[in-house]
Amino acid sequence: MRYLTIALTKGRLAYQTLELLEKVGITCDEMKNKDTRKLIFTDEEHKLRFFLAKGPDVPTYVEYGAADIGIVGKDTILEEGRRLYEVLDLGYGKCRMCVCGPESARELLQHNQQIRVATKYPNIAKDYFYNRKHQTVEMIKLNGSIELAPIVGLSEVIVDIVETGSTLRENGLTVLEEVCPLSARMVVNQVSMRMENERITKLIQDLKGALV
Ligand SMILES: Nc1ncnc2c1ncn2[C@@H]1O[C@H](COP(=O)(O)OP(=O)(O)OP(=O)(O)O)[C@@H](O)[C@H]1O
Ligand SMILES: O=P(O)(O)OC[C@H]1O[C@H](OP(=O)(O)OP(=O)(O)O)[C@H](O)[C@@H]1O
Repeated sequence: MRYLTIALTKGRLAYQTLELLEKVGITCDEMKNKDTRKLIFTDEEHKLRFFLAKGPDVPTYVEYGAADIGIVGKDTILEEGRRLYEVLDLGYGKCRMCVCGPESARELLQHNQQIRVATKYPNIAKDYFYNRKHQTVEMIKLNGSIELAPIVGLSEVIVDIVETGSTLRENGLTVLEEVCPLSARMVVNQVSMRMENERITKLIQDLKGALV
């Protein structure tokens, strides 16, 4: 039996992903050791390999088949647009993709004016403004602290993740429109889904069972 390889997202989703895997009897204690520089871990019993990667890289590993399975946020799946199967909503990492800005920007959105949109998610933002709202905007790509953009005058609004809303509140910004709800998802390589159907289907069923 060959190893199935699972790519996990580093950061916020990692802890809950490892907890969920533990519930279905897959443990990877070695991965929890913060001091380790080891990148890939093996579960001999279940013939699994795991590694942690930056979110946007997870769909890449899965599309190319370097990982059979990935656990990644829906935002990243939408933004990366890779060819893969999204098979399960894991229900954690819940947040929302939103258009945010100062209350004064609401009018600009309603009157379909040409505005600047700062975001770490240009593909999601383009799809929202061009295809759903039919509004022409100027897209400005940023890599973090997106909420700064409307405060310092780089853009009128932002498209970003809102979880608790604290970052917006503490910076005098608000949600103006909701783009879509988000959560962690399980994704599968298209060839692996056929070649390893039985094992992958069993893992999906086990995880589903652990979610309820
Ligand atoms: N408050 C939040 N901010 C960002 N992502 C969140 C939040 N809550 C849940 N998520 C989900 O967690 C996933 C992974 O989060 P991660 O910690 O990698 O955040 P990131 O800010 O995108 O990464 P980085 O810090 O490397 O730029 C996101 O893709 C998203 O689906
Ligand atoms: O609604 P909240 O609970 O405040 O969470 C939302 C904030 O968290 C994320 O930023 P992150 O902490 O990943 O930092 P970054 O801006 O540097 O990406 C996101 O980009 C928002 O800024």
